[in-house]
Amino acid sequence: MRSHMNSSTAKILDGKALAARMREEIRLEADQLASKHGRKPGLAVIIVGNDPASHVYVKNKKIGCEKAGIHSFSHELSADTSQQHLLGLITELNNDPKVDGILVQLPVPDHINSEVILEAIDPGKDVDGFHPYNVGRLASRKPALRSCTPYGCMKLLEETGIDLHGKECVIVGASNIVGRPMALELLLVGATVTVTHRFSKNLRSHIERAEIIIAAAGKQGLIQGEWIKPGAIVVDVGIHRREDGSLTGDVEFEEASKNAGWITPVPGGVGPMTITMLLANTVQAFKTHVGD
Ligand SMILES: Nc1nc(=O)c2c([nH]1)NC[C@@H]1CN(c3ccc(C(=O)N[C@@H](CCC(=O)O)C(=O)O)cc3)C=[N+]21
Repeated sequence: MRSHMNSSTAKILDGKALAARMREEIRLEADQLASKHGRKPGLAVIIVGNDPASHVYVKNKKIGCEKAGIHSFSHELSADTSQQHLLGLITELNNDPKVDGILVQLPVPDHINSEVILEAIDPGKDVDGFHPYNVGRLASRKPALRSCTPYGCMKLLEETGIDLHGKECVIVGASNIVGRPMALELLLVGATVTVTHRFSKNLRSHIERAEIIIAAAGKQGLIQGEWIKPGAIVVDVGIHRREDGSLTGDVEFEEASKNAGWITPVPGGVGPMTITMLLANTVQAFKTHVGD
């Protein structure tokens, strides 16, 4: 039927609205846990250097915490902080019973090895879900703390009410923080998964057969709207600033909306869900720590 319609528009997968609903639930649970256990869940956020965009993200995370009944501890370190000093702080936070979650804002300056840092975080406090232990748990179908962006994308997909079993999913981008854990999340629910990356040939041919597209390449407008299969679900993880200051993603939103069944906007799609899942992970970690 769709082929006879040339002005159909996708339904909006509204991450901002879903995030607001979920954060309300998180706050209720955090409040209950705080009265039962005599302390709030706590999240420590470490930022190294003075990248303005990173500071904006960190500020949003702090505001998100406060509103959700989670205590936030922030550690702002200068750009010349040594790796050893940072590791010392992580050890302190690993041993601090008031801290349930630890997040080191990425990227870190070049003289710091992010792998070494991420692996130093106690996996039980790794609310980003980046530690190899947590990635390995997801890979072996026993998820513990899950990476926030892929976890948020799964919540958005659930919102559509569509059964994901056997669905043809194409993930564009194979990063450690989005593409790879996203593939593991989709496998876990029984989808068929293709991951494309910088060496993949003919991206268009993959997109054309996808029922679900996760765009996480970090390239503005990489995915053309006309490639998208009618009715497909499009989740856009990309976030780019145009010259006029407005935000856009990896997908040509206007054109894609004419073909897609569902599509996430940028802003207001995946971004708010990422922070929401960080809050959810912090509450989950708290419950494990207090034995609730
Ligand atoms: N250890 C670590 N964990 C992260 O999760 C992490 C990180 N480092 N480094 C940077 C990226 C980026 N990131 C975003 C989260 C929310 C929005 C978000 O809420 N965006 C709003 C728009 C915000 C705006 O207006 O600028 C939206 O899409 O609607 C964006 C980006 C988390 N990251």
